[in-house]
Amino acid sequence: MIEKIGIIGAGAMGSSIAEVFAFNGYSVYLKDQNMEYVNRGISHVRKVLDDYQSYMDSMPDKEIKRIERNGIELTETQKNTIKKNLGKQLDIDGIISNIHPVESYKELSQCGLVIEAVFEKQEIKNDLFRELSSYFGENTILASNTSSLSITEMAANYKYPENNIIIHFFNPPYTMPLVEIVPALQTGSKTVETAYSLISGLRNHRDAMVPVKAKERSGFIVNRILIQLINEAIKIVEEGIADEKSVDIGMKKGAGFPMGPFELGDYVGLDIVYDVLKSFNKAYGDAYIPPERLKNMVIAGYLGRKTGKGFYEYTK
Ligand SMILES: NC(=O)c1ccc[n+]([C@@H]2O[C@H](COP(=O)([O-])OP(=O)(O)OC[C@H]3O[C@@H](n4cnc5c(N)ncnc54)[C@H](O)[C@@H]3O)[C@@H](O)[C@H]2O)c1
Repeated sequence: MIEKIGIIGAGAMGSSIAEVFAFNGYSVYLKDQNMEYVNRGISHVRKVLDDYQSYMDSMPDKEIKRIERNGIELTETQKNTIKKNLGKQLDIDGIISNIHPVESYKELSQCGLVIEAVFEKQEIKNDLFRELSSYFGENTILASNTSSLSITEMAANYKYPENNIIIHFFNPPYTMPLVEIVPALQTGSKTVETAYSLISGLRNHRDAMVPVKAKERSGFIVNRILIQLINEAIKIVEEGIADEKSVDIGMKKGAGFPMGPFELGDYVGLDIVYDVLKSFNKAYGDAYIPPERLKNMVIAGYLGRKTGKGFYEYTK
């Protein structure tokens, strides 16, 4: 049974994946290029947990107001019962203490699963897998959180390629329950089943985590569809059929989406949407050609929320 999890890369995804495992009681060993980055990742985990606690602190009052809006007058005892049952206190220090900052790959060799979440560059990941071959034994699964790169190529650089797999979390993992499990050509069935059952046993802040298996093809399941949705939405505006706001309202109110395609594009980052479209264009053909407008927005630095301007404007 896997009890220790290694995470390499303490950026946006690595630190959030560390949070999910620590939240579920695993011992997590977190590594980045230096200790400053690891500590920044752990500070991010604390902020995520503080935000979650604030959200939970607000729950009892919201529930009391909801009941009272329905015309029911609650007694003080009933209100206190609601506060007691809904006002859950997290052991934030306890969760953080499950995360151990590490300086060397050797300290990760004790882990049953190591997930890399370093920069999205094939050569960087290939080099990392090659380097890790001399640290990990045959009992360690080495997974990648890549959204678009070849795990088969990474595995070709690793000593135990049957232990390599993509475990693709969504951003942010503490609220998004889906995890795509994608084997390399070389991946053993034991690795697939271990990854699948490990993820099935996790909870995030909202829900049970849900693994789905997919084959190694650009975008797997979700991103292949979502990116095309954004692409199609831009075309609808370019053709003068509707404006951004109307498209977003349409998809939220008519299709039940939590975010419209333009809101989603701004959230993900338009540079990322553009890069992914270009790679899907290579893999799947003309349907994924990035629109001129998107290209120009990227050149102009209108990248969405992170730059304060994308399809919409944001105050920082
Ligand atoms: N951001 C997303 O929405 C998202 C969603 C799913 C998957 N992913 C994937 O997750 C991975 C990480 O993405 P991110 O958004 O967290 O990136 P990020 O830039 O926020 O973090 C990457 C981290 O990796 C560290 N790093 C780089 N090379 C390293 C090395 N050799 N050893 C140790 N640490 C190293 C960096 O210092 C940085 O802290 C990528 O493969 C990306 O495709 C990202």
